[in-house]
Amino acid sequence: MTVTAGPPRSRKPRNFPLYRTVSRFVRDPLREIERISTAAGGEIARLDLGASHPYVVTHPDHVQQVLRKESENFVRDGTFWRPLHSLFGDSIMSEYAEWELSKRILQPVFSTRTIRSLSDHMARAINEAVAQLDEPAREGRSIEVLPEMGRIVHDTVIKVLFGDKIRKAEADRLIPAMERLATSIAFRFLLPFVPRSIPLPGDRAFSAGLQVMDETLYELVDRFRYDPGEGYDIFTALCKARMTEGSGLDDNWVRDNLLAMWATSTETTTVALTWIWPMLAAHPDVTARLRAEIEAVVGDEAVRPEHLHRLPYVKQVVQELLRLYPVGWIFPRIALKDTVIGGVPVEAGQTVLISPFLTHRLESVWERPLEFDPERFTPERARARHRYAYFPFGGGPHQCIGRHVFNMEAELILTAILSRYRPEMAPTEGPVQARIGATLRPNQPLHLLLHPVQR
Ligand code: HEM
Repeated sequence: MTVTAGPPRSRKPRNFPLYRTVSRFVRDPLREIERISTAAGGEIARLDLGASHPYVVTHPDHVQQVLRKESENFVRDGTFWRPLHSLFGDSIMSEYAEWELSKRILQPVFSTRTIRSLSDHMARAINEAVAQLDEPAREGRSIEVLPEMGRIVHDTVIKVLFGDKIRKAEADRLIPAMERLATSIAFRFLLPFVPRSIPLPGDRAFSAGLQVMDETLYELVDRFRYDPGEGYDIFTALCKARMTEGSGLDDNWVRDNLLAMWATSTETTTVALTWIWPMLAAHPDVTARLRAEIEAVVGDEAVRPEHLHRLPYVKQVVQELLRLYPVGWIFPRIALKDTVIGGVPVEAGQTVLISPFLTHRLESVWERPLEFDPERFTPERARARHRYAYFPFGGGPHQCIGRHVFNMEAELILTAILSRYRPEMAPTEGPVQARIGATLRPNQPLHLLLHPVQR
């Protein structure tokens, strides 16, 4: 006779009363959440924030359940999505029918065919933008990393994704406004249940940033509404759809999607490329191997897309960078129906927090998780891994639409810089740590001295 154990007994999640350590949480929220995730060791944790009790889900099987297998049950809605909804409205960064419509219209701009056809254009834009570093390099002046990476990324994205339709004066307003939004949103992001009537640090900067963003974006909508021109860029896709799809799509819809695409295509890439330099400075062996590969494949030529498939180590370095610093570090979901994750009942209406930052640092999933080691991404080792052990671009229906653009752009930029210069990092004020905002920016300005490569 066989005895079956019956359905698994439901378990309670481990509870972490964060309100009791509120000062520690406010001082260094990222470290506190990381501490909790490490203590839970891949099991489901529940944060007790007093007014809210979100689940933290980190195990790759559980992440897969939320993002992929039960994606229809776990949606981008609820309190934790509120700060982002106030920015992006009913755009591709929303949910339900509004998301589906925006996705259908923007997807063709990111198809493999379109991206391939734009790749030479992208490489030219990057080589031009990187060449502007020659002047500080020649003069022995150091550069500040984040603004310079931002300049290269903006020049590239405006030309390639926005069809060169944003004028310099407009970019000069959009860039600082976006920066204000990305940093000032931090408290609303962490404490989304605090009503708007209670002021939080960053609120005024956020409103000011949003106002500039709105003025500039509506000006752009005005200019291109009925005459978006031809091409495979974001303006053409959005404005043509507005003309052909009927009354559902108005100026606000175009504005929401322009803002969503501007934010996702610039802030993420700029911040990721900023993290590369402290990583390389701390790992001279990795830098030496990168340089040798780039020297052998690219030499003194301008980097071209055809070079990339012969630069496997450049790819590995970028992948490992996004393991330690997945700039889209947390994304919430709300359950529409009761379900069970890893034996823990999750009731309808509850929030589930998914964080590549936490999963990528789990000891049960990664050996020596805090060490920067691009060898983890040899094709064999990457293939052997759980699909959701590594997910800097999310997964399921909302998986990042720009991941191929990012990979190509980041690999081209890193290669272009290292083929021209030997960067030397200036001393920092204590350890460089990640600071929470819309993305994960470094906690201090970083400076590089660029020594021109002598051949
Ligand atoms: C370091 C670079 C990037 C990272 C780490 C990143 C990360 C992510 C993540 C985690 C998501 C999923 C969000 C969710 O499931 O709620 C996402 C979605 C998205 N990303 Fe990215 N992203 C990056 C670069 C880009 C770029 C360059 C673009 C555009 C050119 C872009 C456009 C988008 C869009 C439009 C979505 C929403 C897709 C949807 O919901 O259907 N991202 N990204």
